[in-house]
Amino acid sequence: MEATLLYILFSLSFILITLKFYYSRKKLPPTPFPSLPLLGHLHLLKFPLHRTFLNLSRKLGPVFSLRLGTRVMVVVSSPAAAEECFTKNDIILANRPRFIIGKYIGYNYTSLVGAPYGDYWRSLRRLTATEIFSSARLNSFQSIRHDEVRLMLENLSRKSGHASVEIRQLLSELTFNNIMRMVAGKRYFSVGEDDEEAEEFRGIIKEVFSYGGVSNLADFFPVLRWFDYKGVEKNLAKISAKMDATLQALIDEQRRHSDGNTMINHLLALQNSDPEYYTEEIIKCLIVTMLLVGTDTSSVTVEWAMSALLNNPEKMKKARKEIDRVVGNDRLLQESDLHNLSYLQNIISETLRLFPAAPLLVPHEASSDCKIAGYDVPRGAIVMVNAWAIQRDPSVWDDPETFKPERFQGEGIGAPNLLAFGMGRRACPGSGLAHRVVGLALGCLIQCFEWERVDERLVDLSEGKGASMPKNVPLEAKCKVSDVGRRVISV
Ligand code: HEM
Repeated sequence: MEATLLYILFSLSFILITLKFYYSRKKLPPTPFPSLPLLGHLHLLKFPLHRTFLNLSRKLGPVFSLRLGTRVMVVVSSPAAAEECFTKNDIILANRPRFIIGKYIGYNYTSLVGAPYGDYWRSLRRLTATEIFSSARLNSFQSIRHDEVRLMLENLSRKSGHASVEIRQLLSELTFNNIMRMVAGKRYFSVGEDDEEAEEFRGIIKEVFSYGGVSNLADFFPVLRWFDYKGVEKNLAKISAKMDATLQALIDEQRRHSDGNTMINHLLALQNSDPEYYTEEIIKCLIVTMLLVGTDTSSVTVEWAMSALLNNPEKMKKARKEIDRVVGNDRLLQESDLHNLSYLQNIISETLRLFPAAPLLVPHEASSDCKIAGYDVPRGAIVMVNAWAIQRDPSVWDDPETFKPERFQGEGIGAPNLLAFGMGRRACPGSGLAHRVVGLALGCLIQCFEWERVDERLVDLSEGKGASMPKNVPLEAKCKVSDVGRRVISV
């Protein structure tokens, strides 16, 4: 045991001396003082990270670096430096760090989110652009979204009129069922009835979510992996095996019903023509990616938007007026109306500006040495872009802390100066789907219900823990079915 400990200390010292020698010859971005032996700046990583990074950037400047164990992290917090990352350095920074979770949950770094930049990732991006995210494919799944939103409204109408309602669970069910129906043609949350298989699947996904974020020390101290510190890998391997078996069962079931319009069926048809490329692994990995990145991101965005609107009732009123004018008062808002609802779109842009569901985007990794804002960024550095801070930067945004959808007037869907979906090659491929789901759900909630805060106090807008920046306190509000709502949903 003593010999192992000596060996570990020797290896770490060697790595640190090599790093020190290397960096002394480079103009690295400024770094906080002090950096603790071995730990470096790990002790500074307090949640929420985007706020910690903003405070550090106020002292150190818009590009600074941290040493986290054996790794270097560069944090970018200005619009100009972020643009440099995704234009001049876009290819170099299109890589992802290999965190342990990617091995077990991302099928050995083959998921669309975690795969290294290269031919494999490019072909996956192309495949998903046509088979999942194209307008034609999204249109073909439109009835699912309408159906799920209608079910959410009916469910909410049964709760309305009570002292207060919570919408977080309903929104999670909406986005989860929407993806599950697109993927496999079945709902996993239902109103009233529930089954064991769905319960088990939800449990697995919840476990997987709990391992997200920067929570694993061994990612920064690879030596800890030699003895599986805290048994993280053993646990992840167990979860991964359970998840894999469940996903395989979904695929097998779809194989028996090969005539449906589901993502699995489309991928299985491709597998028939090219089994070498469209392996079961790729299909399972795509399913789990869709569920992990395509559900919470959209549901938290609707919850933030509703919270901001409850604190700004005149803006809620303005949105309802627009909906009544465009949609009329005898039918439910549909996806095809979204293009004509510019104020609703502005509300979504403003929500994504103030409350981006990926406040630090997804970590990037430099595949070779590069320069950002004149500083040397070494190969292998993790690069984080603080979109949350950039979107509140007073040098770019007028009155940045205020919720003002009007600032996006005339910019249409997906305002160009927002970073919430990232930029460049690794930007979010699901933004089109997200806009449809968020727009439809939010628009229908405004159309069909009268909303009010529980009391005069403003809705709390602090952010809680979690990869997708959920609200710290779930939104509670009073709601009553509106006149239009009574006409268009079965109450
Ligand atoms: C409001 C909702 C959403 C937000 C704010 C969001 C934001 C983001 C961001 C910031 C990134 C990383 C960009 C970067 O690396 O710099 C990302 C990546 C990604 N998103 Fe989204 N996203 C949302 C919804 C969705 C949905 C609905 C899906 C699919 C069902 C999706 C699929 C993905 C995938 C697959 C990636 C990885 C892309 C790659 O690495 O090549 N996202 N998203």
